[in-house]
Amino acid sequence: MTHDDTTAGAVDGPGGTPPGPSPVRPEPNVTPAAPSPAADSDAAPSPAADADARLAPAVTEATPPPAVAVLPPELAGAARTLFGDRIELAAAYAELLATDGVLRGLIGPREAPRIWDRHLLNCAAVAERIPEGATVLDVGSGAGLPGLVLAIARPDLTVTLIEPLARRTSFLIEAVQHLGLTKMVRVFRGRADEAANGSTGVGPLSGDVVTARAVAPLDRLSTWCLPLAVRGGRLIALKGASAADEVAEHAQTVARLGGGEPEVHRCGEGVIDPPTTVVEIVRERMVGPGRPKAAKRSGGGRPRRR
Ligand SMILES: C[S@@+](CC[C@H](N)C(=O)[O-])C[C@H]1O[C@@H](n2cnc3c(N)ncnc32)[C@H](O)[C@@H]1O
Repeated sequence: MTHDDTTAGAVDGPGGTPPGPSPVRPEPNVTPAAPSPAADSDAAPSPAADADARLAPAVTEATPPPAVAVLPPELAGAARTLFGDRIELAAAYAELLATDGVLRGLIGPREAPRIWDRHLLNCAAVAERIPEGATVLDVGSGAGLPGLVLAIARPDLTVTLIEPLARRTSFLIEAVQHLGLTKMVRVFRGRADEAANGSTGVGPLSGDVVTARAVAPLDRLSTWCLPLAVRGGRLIALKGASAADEVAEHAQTVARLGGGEPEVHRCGEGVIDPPTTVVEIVRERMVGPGRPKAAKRSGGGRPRRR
């Protein structure tokens, strides 16, 4: 099957690329695509592409074979607490990340032994902040973190994974199928702003909760993510030690975007060590996109020519 990697929002179906972009994918119709080395290089250069280059070390002959992500015995209790009877599904995803995810350059080979603590448990802990039955949009999912983990831990959620890079969305589509999550998880190929304004022909999308991990500083993240939240909905940004500093630095921008006072919470306390730190921002007011500045007027009152 060919895969149209150049069109943001294009969907692969059994018959090839359907006319017109339709990035929210009803997964049962998606045929797994072989990763194309040219996929991301076809896309326009973007900060996302830069991030991809940083996250995706070239797989060379020297790259060690991927390790299978065995759940370390000391983390078994936490994993059972956070995933409950979905722990086998979590294990299947961990293995997919440690094998295919590494081979396809979505996570570094050194991450494989740390998949449970640094990725799965760290992300699953955030589920405690998400209301029952919520619709969740995960911005910049990458290989599915935290969105796919939340879908595994919480079968009551409906999750959309928002990711602009083709190589990553191919992996996500296949992972969702492999894990049997096609009814509750969709993959949107495009940027957060495209998801919010519907410019790819799908949407606009919105959800009760917008999650993001390792995507951007809080001001940029709020610009991208708050428009995706319903009024009264919230952004939950997974942040590390920088959380309090980012809140102090960007609170004014957040307020200008219609967000409430950012709050810092620690998730998974008493279950994982360290707990996951999140910044939570409620979308209190609906603020539209800023108006472009009016052209300066010359003496004659006409807009000045550039
Ligand atoms: C460093 S990765 C983090 C991936 C994942 N969230 C994780 O924690 O492993 C950042 C991701 O954000 C995506 N991204 C960058 N800009 C974006 C935007 N404007 N909208 C949506 N995703 C974006 C990139 O393509 C990349 O997959």
